[in-house]
Amino acid sequence: MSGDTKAGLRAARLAIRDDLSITERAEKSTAIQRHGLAGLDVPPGAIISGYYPIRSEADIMPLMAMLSEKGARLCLPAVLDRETIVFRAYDPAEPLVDAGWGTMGPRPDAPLVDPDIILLPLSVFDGRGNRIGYGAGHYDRAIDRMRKRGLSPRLIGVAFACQEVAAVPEDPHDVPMAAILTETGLRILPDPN
Ligand SMILES: Nc1nc2c(c(=O)[nH]1)N(C=O)[C@@H](CNc1ccc(C(=O)N[C@@H](CCC(=O)O)C(=O)O)cc1)CN2
Ligand SMILES: Nc1ncnc2c1ncn2[C@@H]1O[C@H](COP(=O)(O)OP(=O)(O)OP(=O)(O)O)[C@@H](O)[C@H]1O
Repeated sequence: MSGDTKAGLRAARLAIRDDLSITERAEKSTAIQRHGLAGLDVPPGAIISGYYPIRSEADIMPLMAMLSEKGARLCLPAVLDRETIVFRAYDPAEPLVDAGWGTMGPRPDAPLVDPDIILLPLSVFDGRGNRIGYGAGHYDRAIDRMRKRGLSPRLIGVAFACQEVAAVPEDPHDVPMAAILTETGLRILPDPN
């Protein structure tokens, strides 16, 4: 059934997310910020990647600013080409520039960093920590490159609860998430290993 493929699930859940009203999205984003601030364990100096919201994504920019005030170092992804994103150090006091594919990020001369924690924008997720993004494989590849260098960033998905499905089809390249942050709370997932 095409509805159960990654592409079918992505289209269906993005349509549901797009249908949230501006007010609903703002209220849910505020709840996500609250749960994130209360629940995320951020060691001093840890580097956290967030994202500048596009389309109908949850807005976590205020959460990032609050985490920065608590001592986190921030970064944002930038699209280099069809296959590659990198993470640029982000100072909330600095203006953002075009970072590709409709996103905003730090200036190209900002230092490249390896995040300890990645807040991942999701299209679809399941209760086992499997995820679907926009289908470009940008995060999949960036995470894979880090793991090949011996790094294992903590992956925390960010989504609205209406984006959850019973099961996301698993591909060999998929790395499961450690937790999922929605307006209903921060759900820590069991380690699959
Ligand atoms: N806010 C945000 N920033 C992000 C991502 C994201 O999902 N959300 N990324 C996640 O990887 C990376 C950028 N990759 C992206 C991949 C696809 C699309 C997108 O909107 N795709 C359209 C088609 C785009 C086109 O061809 O014009 C689509 O899916 O319909 C956006 C960003 C890094 N930054
Ligand atoms: N580690 C990897 N190395 C090379 N190609 C990859 C890797 N991970 C994913 N891809 C490719 O990227 C494409 C998109 O993968 P997938 O459908 O899992 O996207 P997604 O989870 O929506 O993407 P994203 O990681 O950007 O959120 C696929 O063609 C897949 O083969």
